[in-house]
Amino acid sequence: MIQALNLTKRYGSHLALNNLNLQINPGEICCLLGQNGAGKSTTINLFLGFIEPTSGNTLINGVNVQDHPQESKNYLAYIPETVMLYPNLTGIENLEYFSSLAGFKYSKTELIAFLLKTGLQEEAHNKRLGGYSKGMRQKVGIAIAISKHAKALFLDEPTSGLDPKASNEFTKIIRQLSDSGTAILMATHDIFRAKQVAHSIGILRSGDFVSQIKAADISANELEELYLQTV
Ligand SMILES: Nc1ncnc2c1ncn2[C@@H]1O[C@H](COP(=O)(O)OP(=O)(O)OP(=O)(O)O)[C@@H](O)[C@H]1O
Repeated sequence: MIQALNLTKRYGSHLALNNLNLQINPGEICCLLGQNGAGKSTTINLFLGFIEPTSGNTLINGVNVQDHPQESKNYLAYIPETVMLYPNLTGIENLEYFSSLAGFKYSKTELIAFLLKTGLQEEAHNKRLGGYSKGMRQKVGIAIAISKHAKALFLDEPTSGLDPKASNEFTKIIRQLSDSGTAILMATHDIFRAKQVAHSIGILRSGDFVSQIKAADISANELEELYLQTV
């Protein structure tokens, strides 16, 4: 489970995030929409423990990130806009390395199975990551999340720069991950993908969480209209 409790972040006099309360249950995907500077990355960075809140807390799987930063990291995985792994290692070597950092030791067959689950074609497994496309690198990122049995997954604009087919594949994999019980928070500018993948959608405006909607209750066109009226 992912929880934000009265979460506020100020940079000097600038209020980047204002008293956010949010709960994402196991198996749920929440997409965060908002204009540039609305506070989406700030929210994710607070969950990851990259920055300290001015007040309030973030919890991952019931563990307070601010009080137990190391323990909270055992339960989460993060896929940034650009997945930065080791370019000189192959896909399978990256997966082996990062899953071992999380305390898991897998056989080659198991590592291959994780990569295949994400749709990364077998001929790429033993090629260096430096030659991968963005979509392929993200698949390795997802395989790492699966191999860590992450309870919470954070994604920051994961589909920006992906072609429509890769973006579609990506959202299907994310949905499969949520079906297996992962709680997912995804910041995005892609209203169409948000509607397609999310269970709930939140809109941030200048640090204020102004709307939260069930994705099933709204069409993509209505969501776009609401977004434009809100921001
Ligand atoms: N280290 C920092 N110091 C000062 N202000 C910051 C810092 N990081 C972010 N901000 C400010 O906090 C606000 C929220 O930024 P944030 O990066 O969370 O927005 P965002 O919604 O992720 O935007 P984008 O869509 O452009 O990624 C912005 O006004 C930004 O300028």
